[in-house]
Amino acid sequence: MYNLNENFTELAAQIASSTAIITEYLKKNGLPEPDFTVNSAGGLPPVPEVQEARMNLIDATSKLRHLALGSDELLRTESLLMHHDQSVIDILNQFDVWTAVPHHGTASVASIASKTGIPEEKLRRIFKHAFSMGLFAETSPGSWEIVHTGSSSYYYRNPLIKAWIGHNLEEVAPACTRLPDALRKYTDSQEPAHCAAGVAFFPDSPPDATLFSWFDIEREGEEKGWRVRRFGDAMASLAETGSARIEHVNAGFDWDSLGEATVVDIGGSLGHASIELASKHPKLKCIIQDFAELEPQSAALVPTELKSRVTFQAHNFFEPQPVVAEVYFLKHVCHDWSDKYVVKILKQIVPVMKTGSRVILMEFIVPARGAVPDSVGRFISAIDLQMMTLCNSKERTPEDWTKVVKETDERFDIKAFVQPPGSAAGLIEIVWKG
Ligand SMILES: C[S@@+](CC[C@H](N)C(=O)[O-])C[C@H]1O[C@@H](n2cnc3c(N)ncnc32)[C@H](O)[C@@H]1O
Repeated sequence: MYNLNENFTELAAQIASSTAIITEYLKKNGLPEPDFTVNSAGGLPPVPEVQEARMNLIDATSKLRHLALGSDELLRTESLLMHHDQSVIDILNQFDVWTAVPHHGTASVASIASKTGIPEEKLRRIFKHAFSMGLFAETSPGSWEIVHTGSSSYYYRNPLIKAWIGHNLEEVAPACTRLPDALRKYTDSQEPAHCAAGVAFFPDSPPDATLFSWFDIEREGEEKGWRVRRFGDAMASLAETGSARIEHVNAGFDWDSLGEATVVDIGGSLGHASIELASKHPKLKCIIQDFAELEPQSAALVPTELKSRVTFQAHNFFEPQPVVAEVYFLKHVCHDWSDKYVVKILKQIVPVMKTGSRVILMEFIVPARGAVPDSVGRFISAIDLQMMTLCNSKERTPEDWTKVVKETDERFDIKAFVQPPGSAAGLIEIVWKG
């Protein structure tokens, strides 16, 4: 958290000490220091001492930058830079500049212009701003021979990033510009259409229309369902990274204690959670439930050896749950909905619950302010605003979760809130008392 009295010297000292912890660890373990080149490691080692120092470093450097900009400059500078930073990333993504430059080679700006269709003079100006963000570089200043930096080459390591950027910059960003209008017009409504995305994209729809129903509308000149599929890829991309890595699902609950059991992965998208659970816990069978459009992508993702234990079922979670299972798992589903609708989703499961069966939610559990490093707090507050913007929903504290679960049915007993180490999301174990 910002401490009003923190000053330049203290922040600089925090930066020096955190950097020293990291560089000493790297030296001791014979690892190279990160730099901006394409061959540099994509991240620092995932060991607690390094990650703690890294968080402190991120927090202190952003505060020191704030002070270095100065309070007379901060708002003027940020309100100019933010949207151009965003628009440059959007262009690099939409025009596939990522692959117009070979991963480990060079490309002239003229060749990139001809591959992408961006006029060369405009492309040079876009690149100048991209260079200032550490995305792409010239082999030497003024050569206009372009190479990748580590960050601009990320597409080659994780092509799904294109979907994550596309969803955020083509859908969320334009919706964000309408958030003030949504706040004025709909104040504290709980209806999904009464959000910024509703104002921006589906203003004449009924109040219960959602971003997902808008994704699915057939539009002239567009391939049906492409936005649903891109959203699926964006979620899969998130599941491959750091604190959102899907492996964290294993640490939040003793899955092997279930023995032979069925897990229904409600709103499971392509099924990365089911794949992870089935591959680490051989006695589990997983059924992914989501929109039918996702079935082919999901089938392509499930490894052959897991096909007998990981299956896909088209199911609308506002309709009665058709499967009797030991666990109903909902990962980042409830945060898409206001309380009124979370209650509706969970009520669909009640008729198939048996004594001892469980609902397990994997969701952000909003911590008390100041309880986590600033950068983690910022990530959670950004996701909370993402929910407000796209779905008129929210991220919840433990108290908020307890309230919505108990409102669904008093026979649900919240047994545990577990925050796996290094994971942004926690697991909430809810047992049916019967
Ligand atoms: C935020 S995503 C989470 C996906 C996945 N569980 C994860 O953690 O990556 C929400 C999911 O809910 C699905 N969804 C939305 N409305 C639905 C509905 N009415 N019935 C079934 N699935 C739905 C979406 O297609 C999407 O895959």
